[in-house]
Amino acid sequence: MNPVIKIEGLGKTFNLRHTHSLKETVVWLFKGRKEDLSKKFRALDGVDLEVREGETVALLGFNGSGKSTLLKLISGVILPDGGTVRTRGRVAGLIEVGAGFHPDLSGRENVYLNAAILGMSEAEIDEKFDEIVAFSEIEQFIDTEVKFYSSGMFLRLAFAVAVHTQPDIFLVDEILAVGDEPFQRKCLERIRKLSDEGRTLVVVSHDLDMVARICTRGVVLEHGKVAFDGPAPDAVDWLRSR
Ligand SMILES: Nc1ncnc2c1ncn2[C@@H]1O[C@H](COP(=O)(O)OP(=O)(O)OP(=O)(O)O)[C@@H](O)[C@H]1O
Repeated sequence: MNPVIKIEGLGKTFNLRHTHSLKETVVWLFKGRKEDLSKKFRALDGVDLEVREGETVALLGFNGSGKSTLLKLISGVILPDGGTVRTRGRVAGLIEVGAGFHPDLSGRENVYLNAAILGMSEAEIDEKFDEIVAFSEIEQFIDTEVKFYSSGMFLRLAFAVAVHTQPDIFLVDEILAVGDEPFQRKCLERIRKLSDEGRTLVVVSHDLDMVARICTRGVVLEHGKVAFDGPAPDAVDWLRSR
């Protein structure tokens, strides 16, 4: 089967310091702007990864290992400074709660905005609108501006929109954690349904037991590199033994 995500030599460096004292800047100017003033951090360093259609992949690793950065690069919200990411089909997911939502618009308007960003036509959204709102269970607040939403309400609406776009590749970051337990269970059931339908999943989580249940493959990142790639239970054991 052809890969739906193909990542080659992927690298991402962040600037860790953006502000400098006047003294630092003057010294730097007098020294002829030789070295780079800002400190750099290599969050991803030469990652190669292929994900095939229908695979369920957990991205695992300790804090700061580069999981969220990799997910953001796959979704296209940030760009790499080296290497390539290619995806096939509609990509949707939950990476940052509230991303793609406008605070001054109501929940209803944001459903249209967010679903359009994720590639749905107006007619498709009209058709799915009631289902999306029913899934989110926030009918009562659908005409309230989302700046008044709690993080859980944001998550509910964002998750509901994302799953109803029928994505080919569904990306989920840790953020499910802000939902209450019944809603988390509902999301997990929905994620499992997407996987049963043969859609591709990439999930970032520290809940190792949960990912071992929903994912078949585990990719462990360490200092921005792939350190382990294999069956999810083995990846979990490998990480726990570190
Ligand atoms: N926008 C940014 N600017 C500067 N540094 C960043 C930025 N985004 C990420 N980083 C750094 O890159 C590294 C990897 O971050 P990332 O969020 O990908 O890690 P993670 O594996 O998802 O961690 P966690 O488990 O804590 O969520 C971290 O050291 C982080 O500080």
